Amino acid sequence: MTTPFVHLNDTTLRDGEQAPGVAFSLDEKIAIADALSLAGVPEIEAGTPAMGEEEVEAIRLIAGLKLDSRILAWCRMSEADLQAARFTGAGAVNLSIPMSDGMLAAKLGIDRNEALARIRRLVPMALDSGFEVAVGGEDASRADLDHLARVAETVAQAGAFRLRLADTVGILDPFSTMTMVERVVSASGLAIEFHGHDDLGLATANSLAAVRAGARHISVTVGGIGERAGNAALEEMAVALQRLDGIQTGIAFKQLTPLAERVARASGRPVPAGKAIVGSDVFTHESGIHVAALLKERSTYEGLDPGLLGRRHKIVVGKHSGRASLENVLEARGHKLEPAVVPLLTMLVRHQATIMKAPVEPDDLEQLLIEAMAFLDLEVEAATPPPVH
Ligand SMILES: CC(=O)SCCNC(=O)CCNC(=O)[C@H](O)C(C)(C)COP(=O)(O)OP(=O)(O)OC[C@H]1O[C@@H](n2cnc3c(N)ncnc32)[C@H](O)[C@@H]1OP(=O)(O)O
Ligand SMILES: O=C(O)CCC(=O)C(=O)O
Repeated sequence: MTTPFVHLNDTTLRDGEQAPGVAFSLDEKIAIADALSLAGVPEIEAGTPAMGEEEVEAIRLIAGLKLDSRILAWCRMSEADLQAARFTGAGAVNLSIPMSDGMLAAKLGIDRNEALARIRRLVPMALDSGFEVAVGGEDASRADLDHLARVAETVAQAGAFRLRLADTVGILDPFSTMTMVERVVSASGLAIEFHGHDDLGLATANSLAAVRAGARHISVTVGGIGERAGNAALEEMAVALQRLDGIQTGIAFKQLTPLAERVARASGRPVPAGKAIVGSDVFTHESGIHVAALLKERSTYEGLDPGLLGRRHKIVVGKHSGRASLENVLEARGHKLEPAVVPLLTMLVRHQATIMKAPVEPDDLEQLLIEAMAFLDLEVEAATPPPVH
């Protein structure tokens, strides 16, 4: 049996850059594309040629790197956008057209039949220009399911290799995502991509549901940056697919943290400390109950092995520390922790952590121990040194 594989299409350089205020320079775009490819991302949506010469040049330079990843240019389903894409050197285009009646009417003043006619006209035109062609179904989550099924048939007949179902305004949950994707997958043999938005904090969950419903391509961005609340995060999808469903994506997990930091610098959006997979604190433990158990058996409070990400777990002392935690740090520094001093030392630690709004560093903990012992008129004792082998 072959190992199941899901193809991640990274759109950090297109939808990621649509996040308010994010604007990558040419050098940053190239460096991010290079880093994405190094991380094993099979497809990079590199930009929107219709934006003008600079964007075309950025995509052209990225395509010129001859990376292992497919380089795709995002276009509206229009001749003008396709014409701009011809100057990029990208091997693939995504031609986007709304799927919902509301968006077809309000934005373009057309109906479903005209949308199908545009697909029949533009896809072969793009194929004739030598592109691999994918179709972007904008606002699929508010579209009629019968229409989506007809679009999928039309897209397949026109010769495109994939249809993207976009939850453009982020209104799906995992159940409604499955209903939509299952319907379209069963209507055609076409490869389906799901493109989630995180307005309800469900982009990754919805993308996982899409995979369970048969989508084999998922749009992601590094750190989940993107329009409004952003997209499904590359790092979350890659790790969750493997951890939960045993699905491979070809992503080198150890590249994910440096990649997130690179994109954070270029976007001006620092990685939040608690951001899943790549945040600085997601393998750090402070709570006394957790640390006491972890010191006996890691699996008690460790759901994901940090070594997979090239990281290590860390224990810090802070407001929520208990005896085992203090003892662990102090014994490593050669001190024996007297039971009589634990209540006062714990109180001092809580006080300092609250004032400093930060963990208590080992040097400071040692100092607090000395103060507590002096207050209690006790002598600081050295721990029994570990046996020498
Ligand atoms: C859901 C998404 O993420 S869609 C992708 C969003 N990405 C972007 O907007 C990229 C950045 N955009 C830009 O730089 C500019 O908007 C450009 C260069 C693309 C277009 O700029 P302008 O020509 O000045 O148009 P403007 O931005 O005012 O309006 C967008 C136009 O695209 C049209 N349009 C929108 N979607 C489509 C579509 N799928 N197919 C064809 N035309 C479309 C709109 O109807 C509107 O046309 P109009 O000017 O005739 O009303
Ligand atoms: O039509 C597409 O390619 C999807 C565009 C997009 O980013 C979205 O709808 O959220």
